[in-house]
Amino acid sequence: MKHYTSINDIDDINSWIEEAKKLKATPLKNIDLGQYKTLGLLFFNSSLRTRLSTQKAALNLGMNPIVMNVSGDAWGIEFEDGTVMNGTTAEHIKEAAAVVSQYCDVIAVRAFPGLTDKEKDESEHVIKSFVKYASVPIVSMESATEHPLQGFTDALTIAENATKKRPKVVLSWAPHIKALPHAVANSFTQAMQKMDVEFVIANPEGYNLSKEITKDTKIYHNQKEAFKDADFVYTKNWSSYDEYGQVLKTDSDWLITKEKIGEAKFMHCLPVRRNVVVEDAVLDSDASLVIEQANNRTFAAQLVLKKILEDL
Ligand SMILES: NCCC[C@H](NC(=O)CCC(=O)O)C(=O)O
Ligand SMILES: NC(=O)OP(=O)(O)O
Repeated sequence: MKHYTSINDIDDINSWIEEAKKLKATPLKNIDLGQYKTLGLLFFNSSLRTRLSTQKAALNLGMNPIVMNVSGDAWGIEFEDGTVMNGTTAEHIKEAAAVVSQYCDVIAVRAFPGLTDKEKDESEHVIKSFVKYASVPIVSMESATEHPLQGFTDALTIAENATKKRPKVVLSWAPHIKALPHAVANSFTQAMQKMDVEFVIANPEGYNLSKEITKDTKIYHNQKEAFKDADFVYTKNWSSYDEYGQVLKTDSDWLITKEKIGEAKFMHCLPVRRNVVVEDAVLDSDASLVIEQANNRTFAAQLVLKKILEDL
């Protein structure tokens, strides 16, 4: 594999899941594969899980990870072509990506959307500029519209925890005080569409994700109806897509509670705000898979890096 920037880069999700399970069982089996190879991790935004699990994955493959917080620590990078750079940016992505490519065999990038300009966010100009101007493979650690390492992690976690052949999986919007990206919900949706599950989405009116992502997935505006007979409730807040980047609703009637999810397992990518998104009783119960999900981030990243290393 050359780059990993989307769930669409997965050719066969079921075989990826089987391979990831094997890596999880023997994580150090390929410790020689990445010897003398460097993984550069560039963060334009905060992270706990992605930052640590991707480094852990690299170490399990014998790679050397080097990490940089781009925002704040590096020079401001210009992404527009032909600009007179007399503002806040000090170097162009053309130079920055070419330079970092000399230090790293693989570059991983995290860059969230601005959530003010839909067209700009959907152009994925940051991650696509790295793909264009770097001479090495690029891995997305969450871009403007996708979080494919998370999406594959979630597919793996569902496969491991399913107790029936075709479980019912609900992606439910939940409240938040801030405007959050669509990336996690988009990649989760794309991953579920590739799996043999009954997948539905629950969100309030005004919060439908992009039709390009949801396609013919059933969308409920009634959470209770959607949760009926659910095996997994995957929760995430996102800002409005139609009224782009707006927070239309902050009241607690979509809060995830123990009573609402019933027998279902609870999933969230983390970080999660307790008692805003989901009540303590869910996170503190056996129904919660969130810690297991975070553990699987290592093996999702390890599989992606392994496939890239094998094709270097
Ligand atoms: N990496 C997983 C989620 C990252 C981000 N969450 C956040 O920004 C939460 C921030 C807060 O709760 O203040 C998101 O929604 O895409
Ligand atoms: N789930 C996830 O991507 O977590 P971080 O934002 O902490 O990396």
